[in-house]
Amino acid sequence: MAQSKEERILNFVLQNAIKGDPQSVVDTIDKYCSQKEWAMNVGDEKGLILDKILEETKPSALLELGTYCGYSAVRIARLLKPSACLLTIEFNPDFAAIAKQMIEFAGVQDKVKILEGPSETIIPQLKKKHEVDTLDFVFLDHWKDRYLPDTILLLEHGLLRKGSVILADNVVCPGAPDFIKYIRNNNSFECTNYPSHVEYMKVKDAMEKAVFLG
Ligand SMILES: O=C(NCCCCc1cc2cnccc2s1)c1cc(-c2ccc(F)cc2)cc(O)c1O
Ligand SMILES: [Mg+2]
Repeated sequence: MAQSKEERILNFVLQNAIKGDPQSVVDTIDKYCSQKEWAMNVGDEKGLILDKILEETKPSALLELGTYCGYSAVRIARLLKPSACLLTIEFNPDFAAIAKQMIEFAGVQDKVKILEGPSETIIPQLKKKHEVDTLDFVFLDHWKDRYLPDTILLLEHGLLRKGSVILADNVVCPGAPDFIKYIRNNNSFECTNYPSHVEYMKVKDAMEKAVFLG
């Protein structure tokens, strides 16, 4: 069976990164995806914006929508305190299997839990099935037309509290116009835009931070 791009990325990490060193896993994926095959990781440029917002927020309970190969899960987990926990939802079982191996190789498996399935099914289960109280940080990086409905789901299920931070990737390219229109016009959110570029490209992109005011 021919290897998938995601398998090639994982194998490159297994052969070139340092086991148990999340920074080397992040750097190795960036090297492969900038030099060999483009892939939809948040990447090094937007990754630095993500790092800075995480260091400011110091979250304990985190949710990521869109795991893919686990690049941002490893990038996030490497900055978390030992007691913190990142739940990451992935729709595609093949990607989830790759991400699991990536996260274990990086040595951050104790801080990351992969949940497989569609976000609209899993979000309503987070409190009862996954023992979540409220979320300190949410990273939106899944289907761009799910950013708005899933943000509303998070609100409806009482998963956000005063000060919860939502960070959305790709609000310029591919874009999430309905999410941006809603969140910037909702007085319960304080929004900040972070201009950047599509990972490994010169194409303009941006991330949007929205702090829930309660
Ligand atoms: O589509 C993107 N990411 C979403 C994959 C969604 C799969 C999932 C759905 C789903 C549903 N429920 C739960 C979990 C999940 S995961 C994406 C695309 C580009 C891009 C592509 C072409 C291009 F020319 C320029 C940019 C860049 C990016 O950074 C991206 O993130
Ligand atoms: Mg993205």
